[in-house]
Amino acid sequence: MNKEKVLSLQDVKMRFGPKQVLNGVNLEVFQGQIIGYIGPNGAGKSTTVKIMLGLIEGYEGKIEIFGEEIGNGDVSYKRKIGYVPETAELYDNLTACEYLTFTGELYGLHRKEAESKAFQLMKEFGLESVFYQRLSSFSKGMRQKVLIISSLLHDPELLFLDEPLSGLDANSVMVIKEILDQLAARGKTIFYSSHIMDVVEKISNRIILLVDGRVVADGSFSELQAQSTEGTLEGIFNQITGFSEHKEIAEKFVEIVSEANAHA
Ligand SMILES: Nc1ncnc2c1ncn2[C@@H]1O[C@H](COP(=O)(O)OP(=O)(O)OP(=O)(O)O)[C@@H](O)[C@H]1O
Repeated sequence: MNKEKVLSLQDVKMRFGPKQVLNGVNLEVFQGQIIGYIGPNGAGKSTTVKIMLGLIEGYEGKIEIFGEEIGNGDVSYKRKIGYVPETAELYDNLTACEYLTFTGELYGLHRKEAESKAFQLMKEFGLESVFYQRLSSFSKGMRQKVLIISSLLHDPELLFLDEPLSGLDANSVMVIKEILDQLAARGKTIFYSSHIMDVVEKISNRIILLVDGRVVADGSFSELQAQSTEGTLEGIFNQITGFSEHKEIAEKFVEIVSEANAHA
């Protein structure tokens, strides 16, 4: 079966002032793929995602989403996208009901439809009793669940998630992993960034490693394993990024911490 090309990036470059952050990113993503987008801090992952979401302008290269070039003025593609940012400003004064109904309406749902769907989804996460409570009273994990619900209310075709499991307990992680699997099985495409390598290893059917604004590895976990002498994704990540000084850095760090104490 020919799967539809959902995303295409050709030689995408981005510079912030003097700093070249993306150095020519090339990617093609197909319907139903679960992409784990990984890389060292500062590699350019969030920048790539924000460019695709239309949140950052001024890039070079060509980006197509659902076959249409973004930046052509037509933003209707955004209605088919869901996004869970790494850190979100939730409107603390709003209740979960108000927040979710508001975001649902932004994505084109009718008010009643958004409210009813939001309540049902909150219930599945065991949060129905706090549906009418202010978000300021929510724990980190509860907020994360609200964000996940808000990204899915309009049943998007393409979902971008930044650290989707941040703050979630082990049981909730199992539920979210299963939800992502089932969405992909229904033809939704998922593109997520995470630093939790064992989760990326398990959830993704394709892993893309970005280093210094370039894709340096791209394949399934077993394909990456075959190209490496390491058995885990953490090991492969360390090997490809050429990082082996964790002990030395830790030793120096702890020494400095202890020195400061000695002078106290
Ligand atoms: N608005 C901005 N202005 C200037 N520099 C920026 C801006 N946004 C990002 N950068 C720089 O671009 C580089 C890549 O940042 P980005 O957030 O894309 O990295 P990342 O791979 O998502 O990192 P992390 O894993 O730490 O979240 C960093 O050096 C960052 O300082």
